[in-house]
Amino acid sequence: MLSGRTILITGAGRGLGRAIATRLGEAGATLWLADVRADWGEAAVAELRGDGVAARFVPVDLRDEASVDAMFATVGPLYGVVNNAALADGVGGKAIHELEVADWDRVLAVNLRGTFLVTRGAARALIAAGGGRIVSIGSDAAAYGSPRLAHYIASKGGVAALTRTAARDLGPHGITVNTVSPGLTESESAAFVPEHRHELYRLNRALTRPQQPADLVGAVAFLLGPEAGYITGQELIVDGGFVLK
Ligand SMILES: NC(=O)C1=CN([C@@H]2O[C@H](COP(=O)(O)OP(=O)(O)OC[C@H]3O[C@@H](n4cnc5c(N)ncnc54)[C@H](O)[C@@H]3O)[C@@H](O)[C@H]2O)C=CC1
Ligand SMILES: Cc1ncc2c(c1O)C(=O)OC2
Repeated sequence: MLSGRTILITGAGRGLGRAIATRLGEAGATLWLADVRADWGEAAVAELRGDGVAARFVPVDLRDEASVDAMFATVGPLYGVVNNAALADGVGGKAIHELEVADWDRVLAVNLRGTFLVTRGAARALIAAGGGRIVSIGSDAAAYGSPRLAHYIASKGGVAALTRTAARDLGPHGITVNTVSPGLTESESAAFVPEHRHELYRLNRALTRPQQPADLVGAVAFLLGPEAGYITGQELIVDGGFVLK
């Protein structure tokens, strides 16, 4: 379904990005796994290559404009980019009246500014290629308005809004831009989420089993695939029916 397509995934060293890489590799895509953690990224690439996937690692720090631009220079022509990297662990715990500007800046620098930098680089690469796809990973927490996560939620609401304006800017160039927003998932970063938030999801999902990384990947593959070429500017929530809208 994606053979001959080169797709870059940020934050692909572990968690949801790693699961997305597995799914896109199964679909035959050629992959670039980008991460600030070279150890995680290289290990993921080694596993994928062991399964016969054409995968390579490229280092990037989304907080650094020059690093993002260098990443795009390294990888060359692309068909798709998945904006997955974000600070998702250790971000909770403070209500807005307790939040420090340093907390806000640390999270926004990666999750929103970094997503802008990667989306801008992706746009330049995909315009040069004559078209392509961008998928950004949001969070259902933005629509729900989860407490004690103001900076994280503002960043993810910003990602969904950035998707809408980028879709309009890039539509004339044959590029679609969409957001896929997972719910609380049993990935490595979930260990940092307080038990009461897991309980909230357990009790309020339409589907009653906990979300796994593999539950997200089909939606991402679909939006990158041949049947989604007329879908753009949208947010698709994949959370087992916790947020319904
Ligand atoms: N796990 C969950 O329950 C949920 C996750 N999400 C979103 O899904 C995405 C993936 O989340 P997880 O896999 O849980 O996160 P994670 O923390 O397990 O993985 C994130 C990856 O991004 C990388 N990264 C962090 N800062 C970076 C930087 N400055 N430059 C480059 N790479 C950087 C990390 O090294 C890591 O490999 C994020 O956008 C997150 O906000 C959304 C809803 C729920
Ligand atoms: C820390 C934290 N708590 C709850 C949630 C998330 C999160 O990152 C998320 O992305 O969706 C729900």
